[in-house]
Amino acid sequence: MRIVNLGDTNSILNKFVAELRDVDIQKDSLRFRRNVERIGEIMAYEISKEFHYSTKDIQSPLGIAPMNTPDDQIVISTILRAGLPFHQGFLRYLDNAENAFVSAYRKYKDRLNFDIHIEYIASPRLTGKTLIISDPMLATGSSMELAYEALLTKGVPGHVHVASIISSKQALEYLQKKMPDDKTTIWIAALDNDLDDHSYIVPGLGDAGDLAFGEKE
Ligand SMILES: O=P(O)(O)OC[C@H]1O[C@H](OP(=O)(O)OP(=O)(O)O)[C@H](O)[C@@H]1O
Ligand SMILES: O=c1cc[nH]c(=O)[nH]1
Ligand SMILES: [Mg+2]
Repeated sequence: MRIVNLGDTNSILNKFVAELRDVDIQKDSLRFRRNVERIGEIMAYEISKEFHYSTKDIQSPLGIAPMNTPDDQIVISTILRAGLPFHQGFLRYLDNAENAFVSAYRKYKDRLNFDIHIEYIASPRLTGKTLIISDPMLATGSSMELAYEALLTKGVPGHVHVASIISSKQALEYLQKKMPDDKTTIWIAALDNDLDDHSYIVPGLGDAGDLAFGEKE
């Protein structure tokens, strides 16, 4: 399985991730959502380099230009709710993509222990298509694993791109065991070493869903 950490290369992406993490700047929820979107836009561009291209003759007003454009049938999927602005960023660049949505939430048994529950899925048929599963945070990796399994009920994609902003080392190790080696690429913008007692990424950024949309009951 290929893992690409776009944060390893110095670019403006790192400033957007730094602003998501910054305890003062992240309080501005409009800026938080917009930074998540912008990272989705950058990742869409980077992932597009892996698509399959063929040359088409494009008629301009003055002549014919041979242009290499992608042929993949792309499906962008995301995990509610923190994934919504990330998804929007991908959709801004991948104009004709189909879309899928999965819900996943942590149901706490007590203060520290929880199960992940999937209750909602809306997806087109995925057989043979290029599937992007976007979620800004990979902490334990369980939400991604279960969302991926739920999406597989809609067909087996040709290739899966898992796109995340901050991943823990634990999540990457976990997903490498759970997803097909030869048909999965994981794209991240930052890799963090630790999880705390509540399985939050450290240093991470806190709760991405709450920062984007407000606290829930
Ligand atoms: O890798 P995991 O341990 O499964 O944790 C990561 C999940 O946590 C966040 O969602 P959250 O459960 O906070 O839901 P929300 O988006 O509604 O806030 C995030 O968007 C992932 O879906
Ligand atoms: O660090 C984490 C873990 C789960 N969900 C988040 O939003 N952040
Ligand atoms: Mg959350």
